[in-house]
Amino acid sequence: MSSIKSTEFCSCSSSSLTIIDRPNKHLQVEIHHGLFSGKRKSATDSKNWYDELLSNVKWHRVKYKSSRFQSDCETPCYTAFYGGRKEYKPYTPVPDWIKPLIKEVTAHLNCNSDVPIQFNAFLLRLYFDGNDEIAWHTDGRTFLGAEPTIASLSLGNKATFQLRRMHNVWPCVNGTASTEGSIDTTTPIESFVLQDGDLLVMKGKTQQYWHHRVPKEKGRGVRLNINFRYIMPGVDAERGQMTYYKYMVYGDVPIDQDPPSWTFDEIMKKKGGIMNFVKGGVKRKAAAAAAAAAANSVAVPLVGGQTSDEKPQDEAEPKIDPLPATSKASPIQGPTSNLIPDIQQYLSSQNDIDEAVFNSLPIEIQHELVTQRKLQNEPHTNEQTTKQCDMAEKKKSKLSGRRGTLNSFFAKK
Ligand SMILES: O=C(O)CCC(=O)C(=O)O
Ligand SMILES: [Fe+2]
Repeated sequence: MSSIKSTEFCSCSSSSLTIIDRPNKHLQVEIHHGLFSGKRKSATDSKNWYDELLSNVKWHRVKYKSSRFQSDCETPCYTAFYGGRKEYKPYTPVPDWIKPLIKEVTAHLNCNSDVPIQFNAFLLRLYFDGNDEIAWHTDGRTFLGAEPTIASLSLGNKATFQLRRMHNVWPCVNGTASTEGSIDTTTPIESFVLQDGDLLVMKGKTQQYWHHRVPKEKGRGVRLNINFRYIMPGVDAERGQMTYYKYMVYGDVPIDQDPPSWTFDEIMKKKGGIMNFVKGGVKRKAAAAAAAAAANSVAVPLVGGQTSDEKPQDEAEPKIDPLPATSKASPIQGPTSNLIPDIQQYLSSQNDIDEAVFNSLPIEIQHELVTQRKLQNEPHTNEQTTKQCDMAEKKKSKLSGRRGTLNSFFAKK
C-alpha cells in the first residue's frame, strides 16, 4: 500500500483535537473539531460541503424484510453509499463532486498518522430530524480488518454520539450476536456532542469492544454524516460490499432495478410541503436555520430503534437519562425581534407546534404563520370596511390552504 501521507491539505495544526485513548478499555477515539464546517472552509476548497451534499445526493430510505423477525423493516435515517471495490457488484463509483472532500479528510488523517490511512467505501446518512437515528451497533466486520480506522464526518446540526462498552460485540464468541447481557455495565457510557464539521475517528480495538449510536433527539434539525471505511480485498469482501449496498441503497429491490431515491428537496416536500413556500435560494438557508435552531434547543435522547447497515437490533434499549439542557432556543433572532410578542403568543397557543421546528423556518414563513393566527383570532370591528374584510377573508383562505401542509410538517411526533 503506497503511503498517502501528505501535508498538502493538512489543517491539523489549526484544528483542535480531542483524543480518548484508554488501552485498558480498548477505546481509541479522536475528534478533530470543526474541520470541514461551512464556516471554516479549507484552504484549498471553498465549497460548503453541507450544501454540496444537500444538492447532490440522492437518498434512500431502505425497506427490507427481516428474515430473523419475519417483519418489514425500514432504515431509521436516509442513506446513500458510494464506492467499495470495483471488482464486486453492486458498485457505484464515487462521484467526482465529493472526491475533493475525501482527499482532504484522508490527507488530514495521514498527517497525524504513522501508518497510511485510505478509504474506499463511503456511507452517507441524512438525519432529517430528531426522529431519525442509528441504534447501537459496531462497524466491525472481517472485511474491514481487525482494527479498522473508521472516520465519520458530521455536518449540519449537532448530535449526541454515544459509545457503550461490550463484552462480546465483535467478532462474537461462538457467532452469538451481542445481547443486553453482553453490555459491560461497569463502564459508563461515553457521550459526545458532535458539531458541524467535526471528524470523529474510531481506531484500534474500538469496534471489537464498543457499540456506538446516534440516538433520537428532540428538536434536532437536519444532520449529515459521511462514514469513511476501507473494504479490504479477500475473504468476505464481496459479501460485505453486497450487504452495505443492500442496507444502504437497495433493500429488497433487486440490484438490476433502480431503488427508490429522493433529493433533499423532494424529502422536504414529502415531509410536509414546506418547499411550497420557499422560493429558490432560500431553501439552503431554511435547512441551515434548522440546524442552527435545533443546535440551540434542548437535547433529549429518546429510546433507540434499529441499525441500518447492520442487522436489525435484537435487544431492548436501555433507557438513558435525558442529557442536561444546553442552552434554550431563543424564539427568534435578528431583524424580526419586533415580532417576538406575537411569536411567543403564537407558540403558546399552538399546542401541536414544535418550537424548535418553528425556529428553523425561514423568517417569511414564520411571519406568515403568525399573521395567519392573528387573522383567525382578531374579531372584525365595526370600523372595518367591506373591502378590508374581503381582503382579510381572501388572505385567510389563501393561508388556510397552506395550513394543512405546514401543520403536518410541524406536528409533534
Ligand atoms: O451518524 C453518525 O455519526 C454515525 C454513523 C454510523 O455510526 C455509521 O454509519 O455506522
Ligand atoms: Fe457506525
